[in-house]
Amino acid sequence: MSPSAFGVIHPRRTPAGGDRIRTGTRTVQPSSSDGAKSGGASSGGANSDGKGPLLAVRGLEKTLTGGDERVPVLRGVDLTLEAGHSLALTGESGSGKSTLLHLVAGLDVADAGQVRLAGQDVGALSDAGRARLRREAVGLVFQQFNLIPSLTVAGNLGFQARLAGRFDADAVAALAARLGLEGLMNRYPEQLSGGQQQRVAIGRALAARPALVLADEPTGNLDEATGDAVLDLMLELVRDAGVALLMVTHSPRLAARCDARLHLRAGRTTEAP
Ligand SMILES: Nc1ncnc2c1ncn2[C@@H]1O[C@H](COP(=O)(O)OP(=O)(O)OP(=O)(O)O)[C@@H](O)[C@H]1O
Repeated sequence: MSPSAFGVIHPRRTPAGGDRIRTGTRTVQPSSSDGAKSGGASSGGANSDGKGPLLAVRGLEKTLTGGDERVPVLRGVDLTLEAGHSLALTGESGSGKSTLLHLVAGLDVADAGQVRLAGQDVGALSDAGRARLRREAVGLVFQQFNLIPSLTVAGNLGFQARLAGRFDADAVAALAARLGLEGLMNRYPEQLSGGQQQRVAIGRALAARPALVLADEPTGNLDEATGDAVLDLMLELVRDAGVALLMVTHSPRLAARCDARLHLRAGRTTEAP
């Protein structure tokens, strides 16, 4: 996964501006094609229009093509995630976990079915609309950290929040303290350990106060002890902030730390084994 996931560095994905409306404790920008409605709450499972879950995926299908090959990856995926809850997604390598995360984040669009996030039909949005929703409502954490090498820890921590128009220096400082990064604010990513880099990535996602964090194997590049410590921190911060989490992991042990678990098999979600 490249930094393009943030919808800001990739040349094909330029975030668009737009007026903001308040939705509970968060701010979501309406889209021209599928506007978010004001009101609603961030707790109790309501999405931004106060009806239904924060995230609802229904009958999602996606076939990927590489050369002449067509790979039907998702064949009818359903899942629901309430605001403030955590859901682990497990599955064999190649089962389509990352593909599903990409569709939820609006980095790609499905062939059939629907992703409804924060009151918006992600697949019905324009590229700019999806970038805007991602910027406003979604925090992304990946296995490869994906920090911006030319920015210090402080710069990386505030990056997403600035894009979302929610930068708050005090909040970033408080997050940095909780993540144990206070003494590292002027360092660059290459001067950090893997565990430190992932703590910065988590802080960057949360500083923007998203409604949903999507984490793809967030501890996959860390040794077990470091990974456990980083996951503890992420779960603690996500819960404290009332943010929903959808986390892809190979590990049933790590999946057990989430409120609920689903398993991807043969292109469909099933109960975790
Ligand atoms: N661009 C592409 N073209 C064709 N097939 C692809 C493409 N990208 C991924 N695939 C295939 O789609 C399937 C799902 O890939 P995906 O990365 O979503 O799986 P995953 O469950 O996240 O795997 P892993 O756990 O190994 O990261 C795999 O069989 C993969 O080979």
